[in-house]
Amino acid sequence: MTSVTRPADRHDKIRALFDEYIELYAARDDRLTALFSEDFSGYTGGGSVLVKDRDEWVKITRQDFAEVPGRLRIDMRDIALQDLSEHVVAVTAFFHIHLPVPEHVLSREMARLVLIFRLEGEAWKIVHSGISIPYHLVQDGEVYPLHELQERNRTLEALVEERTRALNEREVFYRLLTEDALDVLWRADSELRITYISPSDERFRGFKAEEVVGHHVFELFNEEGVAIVSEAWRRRLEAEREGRDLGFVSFDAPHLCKDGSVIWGEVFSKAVRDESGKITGFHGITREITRRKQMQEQIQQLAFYDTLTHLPNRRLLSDRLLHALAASKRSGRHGALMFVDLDNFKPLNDRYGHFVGDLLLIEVADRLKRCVREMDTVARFGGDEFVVMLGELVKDHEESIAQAAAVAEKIRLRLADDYQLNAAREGEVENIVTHHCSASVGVFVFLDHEAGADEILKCADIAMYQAKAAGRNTVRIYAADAPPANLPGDQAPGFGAL
Ligand SMILES: Nc1nc2c(ncn2[C@@H]2O[C@H](COP(=O)(O)OP(=O)(O)OP(=O)(O)O)[C@@H](O)[C@H]2O)c(=O)[nH]1
Repeated sequence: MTSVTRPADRHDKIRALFDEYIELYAARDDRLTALFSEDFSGYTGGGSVLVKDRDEWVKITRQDFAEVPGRLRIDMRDIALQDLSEHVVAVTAFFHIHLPVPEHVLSREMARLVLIFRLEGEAWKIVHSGISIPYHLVQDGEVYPLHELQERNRTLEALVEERTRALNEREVFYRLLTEDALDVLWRADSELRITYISPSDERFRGFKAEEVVGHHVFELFNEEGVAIVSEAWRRRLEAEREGRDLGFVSFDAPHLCKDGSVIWGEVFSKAVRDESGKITGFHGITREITRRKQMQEQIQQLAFYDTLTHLPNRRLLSDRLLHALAASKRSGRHGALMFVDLDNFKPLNDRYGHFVGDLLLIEVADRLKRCVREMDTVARFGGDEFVVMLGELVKDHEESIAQAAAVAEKIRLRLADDYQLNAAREGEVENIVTHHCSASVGVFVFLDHEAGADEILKCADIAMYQAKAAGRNTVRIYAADAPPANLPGDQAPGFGAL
């Protein structure tokens, strides 16, 4: 018995059948053939040959499935249903067919499929199929343009092989970069949690990547390093607020190793942003610079410190004096500069040799440092001459002089204590010599002195010569009305061209 349905119900049913047909076709499922009527005709896609026999059509379908095994993807673009009568419905669909072969010609062509369904008894069967694809490349007997596809496949396979080789080479290069190179590549999320770190970190700090990923960036550094990174982070936030993109930010920071040691790394870091410009994370490179850092420190040490006593040298003193003058100008407080020259130092050298003289100079440097505050400067000016600079005294001139005089007196007394020096050469038994020596101290108290650093030094030196003239082991404060210094031109102290 035939049942006639309303057009809407009919269309729903046909649409479902059509979808089932497409699904079975895409899945290369042979059950598809059950949908064809015994009274079937159809045009194959490859040509304009009308097939009038169901069995022949099933054969062609199987040939198609055998030629292109594997699921297809049908990319449906448009579909329309049309009632030809209550029992006959035509479905016209437009779509792209994607074969399971990369870059095939079909995927670029629009296929048109017309299926005509007819109600046969209780079931809707496909009575006609007309597929239309511009199959100009199809060769004899083919359902699909497979020769063309095979040709294309060979070219693609060659291309894939070539690209795979290039990729492998790049992978080796990448491994070299990340594993063999000393540089450490890393990525972190916007909360500064590490999301990737290259294996070279194991060589750098001794940690395996899995021990680091998921941890906060701060855990890479020691306390000093955390402070440096925090400062870089603060600068980054400030720039973000002002709408500036800092690009690559670089800083040197001490990193913590697995064995507890500390090494220095130079970090280059850049923000990663989404399309809206929002920071989604960071990536960067860290390079070990411990050796470079040590050399910089050595150079710094050689340039600014005396090699024997490790006190600041004349150059660093000059710098500190300029700072002290600027500070005095800001605060209105006085500073003091003392010239300390050992008395009768030469005989020690003459009697026991320079080596013992050196020991005395080292001991003098140590005693001087212990006479002043951390913020003050003790420098070796040259030979047996030292300079002590006191900063941040008081605003009152007289009181500042009194303070400086008290420190100078302490220095004089401390340097006059006996020295126990080991005169034994290397390999010899201990030979302690007791030596007594003293120092002459000249003091000048300054307040943002208009005359500048050289003048201050000269005044302190004049006072020191007055102390020598007064019989040595003496402190003299420079007085503005002091008689002109008896210093030959080439003896006048100063920083010269430093
Ligand atoms: N051991 C040692 N001696 C040095 C060094 N630099 C300079 N001297 C010596 O220090 C002495 C300084 O000379 P003076 O200041 O004239 O000697 P002084 O005996 O202290 O004389 P007054 O200052 O007049 O009391 C010289 O003998 C220099 O050779 C050094 O680095 N090591």
